[in-house]
Amino acid sequence: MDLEAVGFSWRRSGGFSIAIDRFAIEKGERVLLAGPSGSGKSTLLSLLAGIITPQQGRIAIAGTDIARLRPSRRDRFRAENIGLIFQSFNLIPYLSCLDNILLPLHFAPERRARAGGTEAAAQARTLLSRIGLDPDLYAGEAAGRLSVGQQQRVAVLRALIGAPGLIIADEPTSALDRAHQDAFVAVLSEEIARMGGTLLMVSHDMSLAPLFDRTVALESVARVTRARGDRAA
Ligand SMILES: Nc1ncnc2c1ncn2[C@@H]1O[C@H](COP(=O)(O)OP(=O)(O)OP(=O)(O)O)[C@@H](O)[C@H]1O
Repeated sequence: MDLEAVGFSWRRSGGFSIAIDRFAIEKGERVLLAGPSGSGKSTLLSLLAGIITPQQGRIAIAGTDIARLRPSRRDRFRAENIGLIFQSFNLIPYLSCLDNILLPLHFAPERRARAGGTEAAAQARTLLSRIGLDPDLYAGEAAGRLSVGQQQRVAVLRALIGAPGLIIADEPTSALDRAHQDAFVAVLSEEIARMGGTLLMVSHDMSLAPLFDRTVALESVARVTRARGDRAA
């Protein structure tokens, strides 16, 4: 993953802009991204995921400049190559855990093939048991009936299914207590290492740093400006 000369401004929000000369993460690295609230961490993650596109610059994921892809190709690229974990999980509450985990595969035939094609459900069940959710109990359970910690683990599996090369996680541990946070990151790291993926995770909690290969402060890679009002965080 490699950003070069990237410039992005939110058009309708007081002129918040972010500029990044260079920010690269090696394949297989696990990186913790830190920075004060409102400093632009989620904006950076959205750029990397191709959810928003920069006005300037290059965002290369696995050698593809996603900033130059047409929207439909970018959506497809994201589905095939990037696993996303959001703070609010975005699970579909009335679907079973299994169906939630398998959801990204509907839009990504290559990822589906990597997940075992028609055997993808078996892979999802194996993943469930590996993260401590007995598939016989939980595969068919509606996601909305799980505890917060369980939902978070299902959200991780949804990001990991079919081994996307890059996992992007935006404060996934914020709803967990200390012991569960460490366990969560340990499971996430272990599964990502197993599939040879790269992890970029945002957290406010610097005590998680030892669980990562390196910590990057947003302000060390990005210049942030606001047109008016409060100063850059
Ligand atoms: N969807 C959006 N539309 C318009 N402006 C936005 C949007 N999301 C973020 N911004 C702007 O970008 C700035 C940076 O927000 P961002 O969410 O990237 O920071 P953050 O570091 O992730 O904050 P936090 O740690 O509180 O989640 C905000 O102050 C806001 O002005």
